[in-house]
Amino acid sequence: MIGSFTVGFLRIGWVDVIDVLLVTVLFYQLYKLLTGSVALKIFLGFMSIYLLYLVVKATGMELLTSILGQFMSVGVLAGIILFQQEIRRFLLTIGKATALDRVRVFPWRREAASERMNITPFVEAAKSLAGKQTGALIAFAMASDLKFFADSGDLIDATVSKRLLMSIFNKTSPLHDGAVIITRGRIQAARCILPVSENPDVPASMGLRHRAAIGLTEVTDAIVLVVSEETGQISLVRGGEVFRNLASADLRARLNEFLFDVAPKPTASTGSTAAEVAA
Ligand SMILES: Nc1ncnc2c1ncn2[C@@H]1O[C@H](COP(=O)(O)OP(=O)(O)OP(=O)(O)O)[C@@H](O)[C@H]1O
Repeated sequence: MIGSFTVGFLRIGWVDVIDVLLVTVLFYQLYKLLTGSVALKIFLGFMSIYLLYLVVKATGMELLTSILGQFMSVGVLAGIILFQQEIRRFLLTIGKATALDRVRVFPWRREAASERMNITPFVEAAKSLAGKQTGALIAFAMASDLKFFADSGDLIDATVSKRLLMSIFNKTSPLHDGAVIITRGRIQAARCILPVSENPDVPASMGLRHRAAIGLTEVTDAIVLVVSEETGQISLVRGGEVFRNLASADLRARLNEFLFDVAPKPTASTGSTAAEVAA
């Protein structure tokens, strides 16, 4: 084999090295995704049975091989059903990591600075809502389509304004419960139900609203703005990470960074923010 070398009795080619490297990356990503969840234990159990299957097959134990073989063929299907959420997240991670995602032109990122969605209504509404201890949950769609979640609420399709955001989250409004979804600079829907994170590392101080924000960013690349009803704190969530206690200037800087890839100015104070939950 061209470009191969020998270690003891093993002849190793470059393809084998690349193969092992890719499998290592694949397993590392799987481990990162599953760590902290009950799925990791199921996965380890499944891998142990698979290893046992390989050993009994290599040693020629036919009866055990056929029993474990049956289990393996059903196990793959069972695994797909059991790990639905994790497989979704895994494929999304791969999708996010590819250069294609960067090349793919986000409608907002493609626009010239003058045509970008105006984030001032969000910053001002968040500030006013926080001042009144009124909770809010606003999800910004990026590359992932949030239609599935938008369909769980009431479709609105309206121009963004501070007044409209304030009226939606007003505690007496029939639309205030659940999340608002922003797509291509418009309020697509309100009263939407988001997936709640099952990450055990989410601090107990965070209620369901924050868990829903974290949950959505775990399964999509959405950016979520949260105003806590209890503390009036403003947070942004991206990829499962919570940037807490943002002042208006910090919120503006982070929104510009996360939505439009605009690097925060060195003068912008982001010191008070803290990324709390690792993705
Ligand atoms: N899965 C969800 N999807 C969308 N919105 C949700 C979801 N779960 C909760 N919410 C919103 O959060 C509101 C408050 O929930 P909860 O009382 O648990 O939060 P909280 O204790 O005020 O938490 P936080 O401090 O995170 O604001 C709900 O009334 C609802 O509007």
